[in-house]
Amino acid sequence: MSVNYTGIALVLNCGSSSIKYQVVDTTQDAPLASGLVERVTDHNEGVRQIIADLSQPGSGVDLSTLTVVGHRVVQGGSEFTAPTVVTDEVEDHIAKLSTLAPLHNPANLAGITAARAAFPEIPHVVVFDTAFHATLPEAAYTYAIDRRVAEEHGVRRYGFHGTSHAYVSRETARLMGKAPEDVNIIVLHLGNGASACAVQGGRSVDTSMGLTPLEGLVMGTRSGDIDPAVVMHLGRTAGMDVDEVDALLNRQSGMLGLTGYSDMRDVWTAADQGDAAAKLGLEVYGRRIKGYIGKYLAEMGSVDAIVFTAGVGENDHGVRELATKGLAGLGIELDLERNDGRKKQATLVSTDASPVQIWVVPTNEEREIALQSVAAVS
Ligand SMILES: Nc1ncnc2c1ncn2[C@@H]1O[C@H](COP(=O)(O)OP(=O)(O)O)[C@@H](O)[C@H]1O
Ligand SMILES: CC(=O)OP(=O)(O)O
Ligand SMILES: [Mg+2]
Repeated sequence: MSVNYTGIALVLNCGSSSIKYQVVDTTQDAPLASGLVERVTDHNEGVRQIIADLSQPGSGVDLSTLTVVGHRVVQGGSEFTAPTVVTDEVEDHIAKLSTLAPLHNPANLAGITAARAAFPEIPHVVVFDTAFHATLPEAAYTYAIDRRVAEEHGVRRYGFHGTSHAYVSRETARLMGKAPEDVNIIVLHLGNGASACAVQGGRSVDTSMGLTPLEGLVMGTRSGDIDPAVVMHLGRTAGMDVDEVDALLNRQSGMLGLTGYSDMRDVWTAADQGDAAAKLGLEVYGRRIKGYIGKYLAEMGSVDAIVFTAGVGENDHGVRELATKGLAGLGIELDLERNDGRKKQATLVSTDASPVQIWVVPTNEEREIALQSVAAVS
């Protein structure tokens, strides 16, 4: 979305364990204020603290000038496919969708409740991770299970990180000097949660997360793809109930389960010291990403760019190398020198001869939410 509407938005991105926030004047490139509160246990308290800090003289913002408060909500189900002004009914609906994003929707909701109490006179808008994936073809979102069961219980793929995939793919097209309609892009959003997205002509046509943000890539604490029979097997042989398996796959798996560390910096430190589990974990992580690159290349028929983004994608040159190693035969050739180091700004990291460009493009979910929220109330 280009800047068609002007206004000032406070954006809250309440994650499972952190709150990211920005105050954005849509006419300016840089935010008026931004910050990150980590290790949040009480989101209500966290949001109140952020608002108190921003209210201090010298914070650089005047909260009385806010046009809108924008909120990230992870799961919008089939109902919400566009930015939506918050009402009590909308809040109830987001609460009902919590089973389909158990680490996220409750935190998102706590932030909304706290912010509505602080700013009752200002419109609040929710922007859903799932919305960008509303364009998924039916064949991409349908699981091969009994149709009646699937329909009755809303079992289908939704996809997440859509705000990031939308922002990053559009930004990449711009950097390539192309219209979004004219390029096919694979976005690899590798943060604590991680997902891949096939963006064909500006539209999401496939993505690796599914009914919930558990499917797909290996993540900080989530398994990503496994044989669903693992769940039954653990029920029958380990005597684990559904909630125990849920906790195992969402909170104790992924890099944490494989290596003992969920943060990629710790995993590399261990691997560099010769830790075999850490080395294997990195191989599993990279191999899974490669699998999705191949899948989306095959599905779209041709790809113009592969883009790394989010905490791991932007900062971890070793992961970018693992994920693209040996793909020269597919026209994907990383330039090791260009790739080296952390990337604070958009950087081309492929060789000049590589038919598929490889980019690192920092994501900015908060700015995208600000633009969409201001547009929604204009
Ligand atoms: N310098 C770095 N090198 C490697 N990985 C990093 C670095 N900085 C951050 N990360 C990774 O990024 C993750 C956080 O990514 P982020 O996109 O902020 O996730 P989330 O939004 O899910 O909290 C950390 O858990 C860590 O694994
Ligand atoms: C949807 C999701 O996994 O989000 P995050 O990466 O912020 O945990
Ligand atoms: Mg994130």
